[in-house]
Amino acid sequence: MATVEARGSDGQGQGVETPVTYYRLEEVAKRNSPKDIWLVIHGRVYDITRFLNEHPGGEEVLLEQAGADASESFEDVGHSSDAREMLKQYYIGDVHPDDLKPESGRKDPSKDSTHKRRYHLRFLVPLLLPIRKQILLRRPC
Ligand code: HEM
Repeated sequence: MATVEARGSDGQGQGVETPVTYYRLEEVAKRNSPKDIWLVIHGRVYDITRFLNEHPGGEEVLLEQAGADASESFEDVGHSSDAREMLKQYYIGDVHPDDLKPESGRKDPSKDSTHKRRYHLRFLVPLLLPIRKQILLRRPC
């Protein structure tokens, strides 16, 4: 079910309260057919039903993402600023705060496995370098 709440600012520094509708991901997931298709991009919910057969990239890719979070695939394509501008006309609300996942840029680095791997390498590389030097020195010419 959707909840309507007032947001503190209109996003233009005017301080005007604008109502925002929050949707649970469970609700979004149900909108996954060509007759009723919603997507989540960066925490915002879009009803793209009327855009489906206008999408320059075709219907197929949108149907694959139907009812789900399409942020990653949207970014992977490298959509133009025109495409980002177009998003506004399909915006219907935000993902409910309880369902929000941290975006990749904001995630805790200590929980990131790549970060952990690099952290360990920082200690291993100085230890391994002298050993490699020894091996190279012992090699016959
Ligand atoms: C409502 C959301 C979306 C809008 C408004 C949108 C809009 C557009 C626009 C305007 C273009 C033309 C190229 C450009 O200006 O960037 C485009 C191309 C494309 N879009 Fe989307 N798009 C959306 C979602 C998606 C999603 C979720 C995918 C998933 C993979 C996708 C895949 C593509 C592909 C593959 C192309 C063709 C790129 C090419 O030919 O180089 N789009 N889209």
